[in-house]
Amino acid sequence: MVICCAAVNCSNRQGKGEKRAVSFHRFPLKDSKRLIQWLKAVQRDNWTPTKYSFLCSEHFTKDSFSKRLEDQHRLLKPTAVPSIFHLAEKKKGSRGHVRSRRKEAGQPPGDVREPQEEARCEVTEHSPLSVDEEPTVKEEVGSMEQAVSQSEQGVERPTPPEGSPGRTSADNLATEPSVPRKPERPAPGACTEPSAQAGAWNADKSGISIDDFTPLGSGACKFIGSLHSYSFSSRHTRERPSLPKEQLDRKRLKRDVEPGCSRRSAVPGTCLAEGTPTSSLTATPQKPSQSSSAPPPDVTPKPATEAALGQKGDTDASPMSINEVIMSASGACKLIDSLHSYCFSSRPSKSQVCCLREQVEKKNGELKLLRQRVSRSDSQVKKLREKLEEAKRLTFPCSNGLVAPDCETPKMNPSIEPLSWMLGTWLSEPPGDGIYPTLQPFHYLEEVHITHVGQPMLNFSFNAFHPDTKKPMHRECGFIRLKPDSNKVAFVSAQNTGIVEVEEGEVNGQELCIASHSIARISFAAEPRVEQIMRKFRLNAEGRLEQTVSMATTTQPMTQHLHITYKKVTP
Ligand code: HEM
Repeated sequence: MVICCAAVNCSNRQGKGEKRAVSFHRFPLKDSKRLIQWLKAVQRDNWTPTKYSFLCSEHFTKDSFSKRLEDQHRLLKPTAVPSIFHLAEKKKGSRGHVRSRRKEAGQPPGDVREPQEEARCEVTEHSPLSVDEEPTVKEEVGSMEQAVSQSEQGVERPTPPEGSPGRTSADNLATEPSVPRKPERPAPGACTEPSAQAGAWNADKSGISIDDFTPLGSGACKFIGSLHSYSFSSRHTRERPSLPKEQLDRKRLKRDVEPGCSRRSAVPGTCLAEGTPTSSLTATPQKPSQSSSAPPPDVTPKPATEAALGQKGDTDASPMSINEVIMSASGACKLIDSLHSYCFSSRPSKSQVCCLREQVEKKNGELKLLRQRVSRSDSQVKKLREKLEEAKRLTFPCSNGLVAPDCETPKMNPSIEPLSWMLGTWLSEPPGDGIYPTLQPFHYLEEVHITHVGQPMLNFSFNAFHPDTKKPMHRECGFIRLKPDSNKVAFVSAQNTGIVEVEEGEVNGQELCIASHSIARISFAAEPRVEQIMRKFRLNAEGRLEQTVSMATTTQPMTQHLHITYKKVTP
C-alpha cells in the first residue's frame, strides 16, 4: 500500500526513491483544535482529512518529533502542528500539471492531483515498501487495520499519506459552520479517499466490520447489525449521501486490493470526478458499470466537513464538528458492542434458563399433584371430623358436658335408690318447648346429667342450648336428697339467672313432684321476680324422662313455662 502526503505541492509518498527518512502522520481527527490547526496549515480547500490522510514529516519542524527510547524511533509529538509548506509553488505554477488537471476536472484549486501522481498514490498491498521509508511507515502500512482501531481510540501514530491543496477545510470547520455547502467532489489528491472515506464511515469507524455483527444470524444479531447499519449508514451516510452503503469490513480493508486508482489513472478524473466507492484503500472490487457510471446527484460525495455540519439546509440548526461525528459514531458502536456482548454472553445462560424453566415446570407439575393429594386428604380428614362431630353430638351435644363415659361409677348409696330412675345422661328429644304468657313460644335443647358419687344424694345439671345456634342458655345445677326412710325429696338448685331455690316434694314411683320452698335471688336479677316454682319429673312409658316447669312471677300467676322430654343416652 502506498501512502501519499496530503500537503499541497508535496510529492512524498511511501516507496518513493529517496533514501531519506520520511515518516507519515495521520491527521489528528480526534483532536478538533489541533485538527483545525493542521487544516489551516495545510490550506487545502474543500477538503476533509480522513483516517487515511497523512502528512509527511517534512512539514514539521524538528522539535515536533521525539524519539522512542527503546529504538530511537521517531515519533510525532502529540502537540505537533505542521508549519512547513511550499504553497507558493502552487501560485508560481511550478506544478502546472496540477492546474491543468484541475481545469480539466473542473475542480476547485487544491482539489486536484496529477493523474500520474494519482497513480503513485495507488494503494496496493503488494507494493513493496521503499527503502527510504521509516520503520514507522512500515509498521503503519503493515497494520492499517490496527491503526484504524488505534485512531479510534485516540492513539496517534505516524502513518501513510494522501492530500491536496486549496482553501482550508479548517476554515470550514472553524469559521463557517452554518454555511450550507454544495456537494463537492472529493479531493483529487486523495484519490483513495472516496472509498477510504466510505470505509471509514461505513465500516471502519469503529474498526468493526458488519460481519462481526451477523455471524450467528440470530434475530438479536440481525437487530444489532441493523443498529450498526443505522449507526454507520444512516447517521453518516445519510449525512454523506455520496458514500456507498456497502459495509466494508476491516478484513477487506486489509486484504483486498483495488486497482481502481491505477486503472483510473489511465482515465484521469474518472475516479475523482465520479466519486465511485472504489478505492485503493477500501479496495472493494467494483464492477465496471459501477465504477464507470456517474452516481446520481444525491449521492455525490461531499466532504466530511459538510457531513459534520449537516446536510444542506440543516447546517444552521445543529452544526457538528467532524470530531463530534466521529465520537458519536464511536459511542454508538460501543453501545452496540455492549448489546452484542450481552447477546453473546447471555446466550449460554439462556439455555440454562430454559433448562431451569423446564425443571421448574416439572416441579410445578409435581407440586400440583401433591397439592391435589393433600386436598383429597384434607377433604377426607374433614369428612372424618364431621363424622366424629356428629357422633359426639349424638352422644354429648355439648362439648362442655361433665360426662366422663369411661369414668367408673361408684356404688350408689342405697338412700337414693328411690330416685335411681333419674340417673343418667339425658338429651332433649324432641327439643323442649318454652312458653309463658309474657313470652313468645320457643324451643330449646337440653342436656341433663344426673349422677351420684356414692353419696346419699343425686348431683344434677341442666344445660339448655339454643336449638339452632347451640349457644348456651339457661343453666342450673344442684342436688337432690331424700329424707331417710321417707319419700320426701329436697331439691336444691342454683341457676345462672341469679336464682337460688329450694324445692321440696315427694317421689312416688318414677315421678317426682316438687315445689319451691324458698327462692333467693341476686339483687340485680332480671325482672320479673319469680315468686313460685313447681316441677314435675317422670319416667314415661317409653323410658324417657320428662320435666315440666311452671312458675309464678310478680306479674303472672302460676303458669307452665317449660315442657321437655329427654332421651337417655347413657346407661
Ligand atoms: C326453673 C327454671 C326457670 C325459671 C325459674 C325461669 C324463669 C324465667 C322468668 C322469670 C322469666 C321472665 C318472664 C317474663 O319476662 O315475664 C323467664 C324468661 C325466659 N326463660 Fe326461663 N326460667 C327457667 C328455666 C328456663 C329454661 C330451662 C329455659 C330454656 C331455655 C328458659 C328460657 C327462658 C326464655 C327464653 C325466657 C324469655 C327471655 C328471657 O327473659 O330470658 N327458662 N324465665
